[in-house]
Amino acid sequence: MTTPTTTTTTPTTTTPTPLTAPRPDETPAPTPAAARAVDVVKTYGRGEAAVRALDSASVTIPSGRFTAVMGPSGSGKSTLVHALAGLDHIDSGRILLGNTDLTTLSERERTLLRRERLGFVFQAFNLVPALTAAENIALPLTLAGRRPDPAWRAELVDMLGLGGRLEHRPAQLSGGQQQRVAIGRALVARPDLVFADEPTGNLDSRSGAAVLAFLRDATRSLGQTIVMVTHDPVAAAYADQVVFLSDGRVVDELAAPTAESVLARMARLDAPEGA
Ligand SMILES: Nc1ncnc2c1ncn2[C@@H]1O[C@H](COP(=O)(O)OP(=O)(O)OP(=O)(O)O)[C@@H](O)[C@H]1O
Repeated sequence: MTTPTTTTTTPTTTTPTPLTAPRPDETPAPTPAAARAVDVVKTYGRGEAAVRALDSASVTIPSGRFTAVMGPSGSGKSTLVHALAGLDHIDSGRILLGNTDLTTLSERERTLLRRERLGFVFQAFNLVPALTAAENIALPLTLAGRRPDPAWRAELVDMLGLGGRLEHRPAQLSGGQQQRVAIGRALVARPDLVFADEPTGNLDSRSGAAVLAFLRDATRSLGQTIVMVTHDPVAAAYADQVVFLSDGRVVDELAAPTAESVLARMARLDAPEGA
């Protein structure tokens, strides 16, 4: 694997800074940061079996934008997203969600923060089989003891094109419909950030395109911040920006991506040493 020559524009300082402050290399910052990883190190295993999945990884996730995370298999994409979502402990560095430093929170505080401020969309949908589509969508609010705002829920259902399917259980829905229910569930509590891990991995290209278009529209029309891990350059092209990982580091960023430009960057990351 080549050592990429480009570097991320993310600041690597460990000094706390307001997230809305202009970045040193850009004046002013285009949008405030929804989340930041700063010099994050994460190692799995010990001794000779140790794997450094994140090796001083730094990234800024802009608010109200759709960010795709790409990189070769094993480059640390899932580990980075799990760290940003407070799902995993990190060895060192900082994870900031808005102004909250996740590394200072207890397990319980992180669980509450995830429930109240984050949404998740998984490749395998992860819907509750016994609940209807409507109940699955409302689940984050039900768990928090809150009621869905009827107007917001209706808007969401309308946007997702699920109107006629709300009383169906997941087994009675197509994969694309199930994923749209999962997106509804991720958005219903109006989270600060939605993480999507290979959301189109189990879908045919047409259903996948509908899901990606919806994620993009959620950013454009609702101002939703979305971070999506994907292997697919066509999927990444729906995003506003792509961050590229290689060997546990964020090595590049690409704004206004196209499938072709993403593919070209990926080819450089995948190329053998010295190519
Ligand atoms: N639970 C774990 N125990 C040990 N090693 C792990 C664990 N999870 C991930 N790793 C290792 O950490 C590195 C980064 O893994 P990660 O899953 O973050 O990569 P990825 O870029 O998401 O890969 P892929 O595209 O194949 O899903 C890999 O070398 C992987 O083998």
